[in-house]
Amino acid sequence: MKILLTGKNGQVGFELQRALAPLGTVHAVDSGDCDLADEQALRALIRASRPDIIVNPAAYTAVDRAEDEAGGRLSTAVNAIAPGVMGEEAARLGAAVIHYSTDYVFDGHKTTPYAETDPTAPLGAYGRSKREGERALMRSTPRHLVLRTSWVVGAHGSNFAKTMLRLAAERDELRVVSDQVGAPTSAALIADVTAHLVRQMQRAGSDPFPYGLYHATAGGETSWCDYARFVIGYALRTGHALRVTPNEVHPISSDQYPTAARRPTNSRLDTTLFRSTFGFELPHWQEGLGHILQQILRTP
Ligand SMILES: NC(=O)C1=CN([C@@H]2O[C@H](COP(=O)(O)OP(=O)(O)OC[C@H]3O[C@@H](n4cnc5c(N)ncnc54)[C@H](OP(=O)(O)O)[C@@H]3O)[C@@H](O)[C@H]2O)C=CC1
Ligand SMILES: Cc1cn([C@H]2C[C@H](O)[C@@H](COP(=O)(O)OP(=O)(O)O[C@H]3O[C@@H](C)C(=O)[C@@H](O)[C@H]3O)O2)c(=O)[nH]c1=O
Ligand SMILES: [Mg+2]
Repeated sequence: MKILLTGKNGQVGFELQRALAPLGTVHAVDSGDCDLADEQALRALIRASRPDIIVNPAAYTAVDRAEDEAGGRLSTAVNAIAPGVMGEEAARLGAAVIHYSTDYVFDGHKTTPYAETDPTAPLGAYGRSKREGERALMRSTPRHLVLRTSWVVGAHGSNFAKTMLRLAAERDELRVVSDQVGAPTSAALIADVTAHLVRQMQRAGSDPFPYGLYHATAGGETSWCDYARFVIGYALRTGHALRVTPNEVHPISSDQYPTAARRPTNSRLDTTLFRSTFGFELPHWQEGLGHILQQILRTP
């Protein structure tokens, strides 16, 4: 089995290199090997590589920068257009595509967790580009798996937990929004879920496989503020010096933290369909986080 993996140095891509290695020959690329904004280069890569499965965690993930002109162009090319190109090329080869999307395709106005059937209504350019990418891939080939996840955190790459640890070492107090709720999801969990799906695909062979769009996040929920407190509390308990204690992380409303892109207040995704279809348990968000924080805090 040949697997083409994009974004190998991103949070999820890095973990996928490890998780996919036992399942076949992995051809892992980064933006230096192939710029996904270059459609012809992307087509050439796939035609030369001839994969059985394309796994695509590469994305333009700078949510605020996506609002300006250059960021908007890039997020459109990488997030909205490239997934459709992958789908077209995969269809020609008889390959499948596993792709990732986000809670930011929703506006967050719903009061309960979002199901796959709920209408999307992104608040910003990043969310719009991700929604277009889902659609382009789903139109281009029936052999797609789109996994919508949220608040990704890994030891490798940048994320909110690392930002909080850095700020808590520099400042005397932090102000963090408490009216946006979701589930921090570890990059390793997403990679493990993906490997499990690839194995199920391999086992299915030419039998039908439940391709489609699924919500896959860690269990439980929290706000960015309580998440920051958890991260800082963990670091202090394990003997790391910070200037801020969890009590000095002050809850604020989204209005008090203006950003170029608005974020959904409700980022919760309902994972019932994913769990019942694939028989995979999704552990509570705090479970994956301890291990990641240990790794982050070990690195000077
Ligand atoms: N981060 C999060 O909180 C969330 C992420 N997601 C989705 O999950 C997936 C994985 O995200 P995550 O691992 O956090 O993302 P990262 O930002 O950590 O990594 C993205 C990777 O994409 C690559 N990339 C960006 N632009 C290009 C380009 N033009 N050509 C080739 N490669 C490019 C980057 O490579 P390079 O560094 O070389 O530019 C980088 O390695 C994405 O689809 C994202 O939308 C969903 C929900 C939450
Ligand atoms: C740094 C900081 C952020 N915040 C707020 C801003 C924002 O509402 C929230 C999270 O901040 P970030 O900018 O780190 O998170 P953001 O980049 O919006 O994270 C998102 O990334 C994309 C790729 C996704 O797909 C989403 O699932 C989600 O993980 O915290 C504070 O309130 N105080 C602070 O000091
Ligand atoms: Mg960010």
